[in-house]
Amino acid sequence: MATTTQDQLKRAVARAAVDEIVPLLDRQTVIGVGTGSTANLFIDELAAYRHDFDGAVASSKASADRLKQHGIPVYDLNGVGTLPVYVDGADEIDTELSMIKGGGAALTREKIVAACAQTFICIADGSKYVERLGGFPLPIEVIPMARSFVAREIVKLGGDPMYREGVVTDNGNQIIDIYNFVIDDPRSMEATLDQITGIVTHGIFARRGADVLLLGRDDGVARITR
Ligand SMILES: O=C(CO)[C@H](O)[C@H](O)COP(=O)(O)O
Repeated sequence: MATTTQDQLKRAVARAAVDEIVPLLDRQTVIGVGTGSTANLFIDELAAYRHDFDGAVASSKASADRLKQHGIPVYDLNGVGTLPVYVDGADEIDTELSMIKGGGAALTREKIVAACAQTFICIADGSKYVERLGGFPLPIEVIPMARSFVAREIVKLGGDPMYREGVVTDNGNQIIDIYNFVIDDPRSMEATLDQITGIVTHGIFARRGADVLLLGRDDGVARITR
């Protein structure tokens, strides 16, 4: 039997997310849209319904550009109220639907848009589903002048920080990836990292985890709720 490629799984969950949200859309609806290869496929699938909703708030310049290329209006979050839904991928997601995000360096805007959404739908291929977060290096967005200070604080917490050279976020900041970081309790680690001066955002999404996970597997898309 032919195995399903990761790209096919991403496409399947992107389609499943569109199927899930289309019944909720009306001409006034503005939805939140994430960043990354899975989110890109979601945008492409969503384009067929662009006349059925008002527009989107994007979590990155790249996603905003892609939405606009499809003729989907993109709004500033400041001019929009609560979003009914935010759809985005993840680098890892656990059984409680806590996530590591930020592989694409868009974590800060992703966390902000997610915070404004009533429902967070995570779309992910099966490789992202883990028992415990931390196999994927945890991205942290830092104010550039604080990079070394933050790295020293991370070492105290037991992680191995690595500067993601050459990457500048949409907010003009830098990214540190934390390798070999044990995240036994995502909510507690999220709170600890929130306290470190110089960190703009880190990639643990636990307090605001996903509400729904559409997980692409060889045998189909599983719908998992919190
Ligand atoms: O957090 C993200 C970007 O900052 C993405 O959601 C995450 O990296 C997953 O990306 P992909 O869908 O390409 O695997």
